[in-house]
Amino acid sequence: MLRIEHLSKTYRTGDTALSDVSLEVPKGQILGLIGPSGAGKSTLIRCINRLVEPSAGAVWLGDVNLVTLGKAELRRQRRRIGMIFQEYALVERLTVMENVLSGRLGYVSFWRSFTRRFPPQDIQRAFALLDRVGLLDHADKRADALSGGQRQRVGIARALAQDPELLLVDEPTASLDPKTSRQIMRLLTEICAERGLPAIVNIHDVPLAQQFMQRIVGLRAGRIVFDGPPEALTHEVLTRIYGEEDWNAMKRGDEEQARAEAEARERMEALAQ
Ligand SMILES: Nc1ncnc2c1ncn2[C@@H]1O[C@H](COP(=O)(O)OP(=O)(O)OP(=O)(O)O)[C@@H](O)[C@H]1O
Repeated sequence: MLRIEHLSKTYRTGDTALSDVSLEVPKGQILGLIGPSGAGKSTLIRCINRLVEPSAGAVWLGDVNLVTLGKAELRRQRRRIGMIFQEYALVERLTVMENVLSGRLGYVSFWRSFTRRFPPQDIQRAFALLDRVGLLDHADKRADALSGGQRQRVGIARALAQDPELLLVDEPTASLDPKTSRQIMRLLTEICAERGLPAIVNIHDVPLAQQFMQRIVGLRAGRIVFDGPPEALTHEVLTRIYGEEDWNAMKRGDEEQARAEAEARERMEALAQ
C-alpha cells in the first residue's frame, strides 16, 4: 500500500532529519512512530505527502511515486492521503459541518467550493461521519465552541470525508488530557480497522503507542533503529531509541503521571461516598 524507499531529507540549514529510511505499510495497519525530539518523526510524515520535499528516495502509494509528481498531479494524489494534526487545524469560525465538508474541497469544482455548495451525497456522508465520531448533535456549532477532544473528532471526520487510502497522523493527542487521549486513540484505531485504512501515527507517548499501535517504528537521529510489535519494546530497545538518560526521565515522568491520575481518582471516589 505505502512503500517508502531510501528516503532522506537534509534541510537547507544543513540539518539531516532523515537518512535512508525504508518502510512498508500494508493495508489496514496502524503504525506508531516513536523517538526522541528531533529524531525526524514529523519530517518523515510530512515527506510522505510532500509538505516537506524529500532530498532523495521514493514514496510509493500503490503504484504512484509521489516524489516525482508535478504540482497538479501531486494535488490530485494528495486527496488519497488524509492528515490529522496535533492542533486540529480547524477553521474556528466555521461550523463543525463546514469543517468536515472542507475535507471534500479537493473533489468539488472551484465554483462550488467558493460558494461552499457541496453535492447532497457529500453532505449525507458528512452527517454519517459526524455520527461515527459522536458529534452529530454538534454539527451546527462553531468549531471554536468545542473542547479539545471534540475538535480532534472533527479533525478525524474531516480527514475521512476525503475518503483517503492512507492516514497521516501527527501527534493527535499531544494537546489532550490522558483520558481524552485514550478515547481519541481508540476511535482512530477502530475507524482504521473498520475501513482497512493504513495509518502512520507520530506519537510521543510510549504507553499510549504500546496500548493502541499494531506496529512500532523507532526513529533516532533520522534512522530506523527499531521496527516491531509493541510487545517487543523492552527496556533495552527503548534505551536504544531514546538513549539511557531520556528514557529513564520519560519513565519517571510516566510513573508520576500514573500516580497523579490514581490519586485524583481516589479523591473523586472519596468525594462520591
Ligand atoms: N524547517 C526546518 N528547517 C531546518 N531544520 C529543520 C526543520 N524542521 C525540522 N528540522 C530539523 O530536522 C530534525 C528533525 O526534526 P523533526 O521535527 O522531524 O523531529 P521530530 O522527531 O518530529 O521532533 P519532535 O518530537 O520534537 O517534534 C531536527 O534536527 C530539526 O531541528
